[in-house]
Amino acid sequence: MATSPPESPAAVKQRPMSTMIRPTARPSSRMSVSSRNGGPVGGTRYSDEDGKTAVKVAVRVRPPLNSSDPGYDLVPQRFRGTTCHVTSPTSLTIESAQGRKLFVFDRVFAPDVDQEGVYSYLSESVNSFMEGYNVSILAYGQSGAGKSYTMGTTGPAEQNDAQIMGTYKD
Ligand SMILES: Nc1ncnc2c1ncn2[C@@H]1O[C@H](COP(=O)(O)OP(=O)(O)OP(=O)(O)O)[C@@H](O)[C@H]1O
Repeated sequence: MATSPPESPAAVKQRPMSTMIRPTARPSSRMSVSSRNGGPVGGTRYSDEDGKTAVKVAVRVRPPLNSSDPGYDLVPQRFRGTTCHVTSPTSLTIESAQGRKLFVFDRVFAPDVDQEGVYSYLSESVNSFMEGYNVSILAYGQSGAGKSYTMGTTGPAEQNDAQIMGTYKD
């Protein structure tokens, strides 16, 4: 039996720009610039300010683990001398024996950014979802990187709150 497709949300007059414009090519914001001699690193031009895209990549840099912390043994030996530095709200550098590399993303959250800080970046997407648009928020990373913590499903007691990531509040 044929059925008609569901109607668009009645309350919404205009589709948010972020869901309309698709990038035609992979933006260079995902590229890195390396510097083997510890000299100045270059930059790229793309960031949140440059325009709206349908897909955004944000990186949350978690506080470093001490060797006595649970999960430290999951960090591969070859990465233990590698450090990560947040250099701006849209970039970070990775320093290792191989040199220094700069990575630029749509947003980078430094270790001192809390759940509320992360949520404030996501709230526009959550609001679009509440208006009836298709929205996916994915947490990606190696084991122990903080996916569950960031999504509000594990971690300290205050995360077991009805306002996890602010969704209930809004
Ligand atoms: N930003 C953070 N600040 C403080 N602690 C954090 C942060 N992110 C993660 N942690 C802590 O690090 C540990 C591992 O985090 P979490 O369980 O979220 O990792 P995960 O990526 O979900 O791992 P897995 O894929 O193995 O499930 C937890 O004890 C968590 O509380």
